Amino acid sequence: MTTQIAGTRVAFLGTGTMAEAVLAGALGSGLAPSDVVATARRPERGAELAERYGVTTTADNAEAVTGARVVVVGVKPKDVAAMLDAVAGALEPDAVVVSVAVGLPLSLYARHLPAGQPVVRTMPNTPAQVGAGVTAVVAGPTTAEADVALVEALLAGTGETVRIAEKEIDAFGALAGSGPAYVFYVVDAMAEAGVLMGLPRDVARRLAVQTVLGSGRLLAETGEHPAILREKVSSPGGTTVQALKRLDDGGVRSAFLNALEAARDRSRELAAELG
Ligand SMILES: NC(=O)C1=CN([C@@H]2O[C@H](COP(=O)(O)OP(=O)(O)OC[C@H]3O[C@@H](n4cnc5c(N)ncnc54)[C@H](OP(=O)(O)O)[C@@H]3O)[C@@H](O)[C@H]2O)C=CC1
Ligand SMILES: O=C(O)[C@@H]1CCC=N1
Repeated sequence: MTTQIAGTRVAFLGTGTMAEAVLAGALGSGLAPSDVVATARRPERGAELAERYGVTTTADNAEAVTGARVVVVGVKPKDVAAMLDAVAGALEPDAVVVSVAVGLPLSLYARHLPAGQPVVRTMPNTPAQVGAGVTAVVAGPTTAEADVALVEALLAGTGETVRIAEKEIDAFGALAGSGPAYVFYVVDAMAEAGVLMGLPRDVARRLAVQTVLGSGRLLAETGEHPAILREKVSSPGGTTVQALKRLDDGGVRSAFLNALEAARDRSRELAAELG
């Protein structure tokens, strides 16, 4: 039987960019706003979330977890340990704690939570907000399969989920967690090039966005290797190979490899600093 999220009480602790994206995706797949408590430390942020999603908001994290079956910890990595300490005594024994934090290992959660508290470590990305995310899911060592399935049900409306081993999550975060930022960077650069060539700014941006959207769909829907699709755009002696040569001259491919390794290494550093 497929696990459903409807009817499950969910608390989001620290509802910033990522937690809001997960919240929005989950509401899209049947989570009822009346079953959600989202915390914010600034009253204006709480009011914004209540207005936008119809969820209950509070600044009191311990109050928020009372009665919650799933607890998503959405604060920055440096603030996670203090957040866990603040709510540990108020958690229901069966509450599944969901990590979205980059770097932090499951062992940190085990140290700051009551013995046996179920934990699922995830690595989402911001396209979750529009149901087009991809999230890594790592089960805690003592977390029951039914609890992992419940977290996957929470994430179902945010896009795809992929179960991985914890040792793979730094690379997953470098590619998919941070990935949207690389794509936005490329879109911004392509739009800027359009402006350089005299296109109106809004037109240039629309062209860049639609080109990335269409290319992503073409990749996903055909299942073709990106190199094959690239070749299909690049006519011999044509225009595209000229542009691609300039990207190669600029070391763009190598820069991508270095960039993702740097993100992975920073994730490992955070684990060493905070874990
Ligand atoms: N952004 C992304 O693309 C991704 C982020 N992540 C992970 O998600 C987590 C959050 O990152 P992100 O969403 O970018 O960060 P944000 O700063 O946007 O979100 C953190 C939120 O927590 C709030 N907060 C901090 N302390 C408390 C507290 N004591 N009580 C209630 N609320 C509190 C902050 O409030 P205030 O607004 O007042 O600062 C803020 O709204 C990180 O661990 C990050 O590693 C993972 C994958 C992708
Ligand atoms: O930059 C960060 O630290 C977070 C983690 C993955 C995406 N954003």
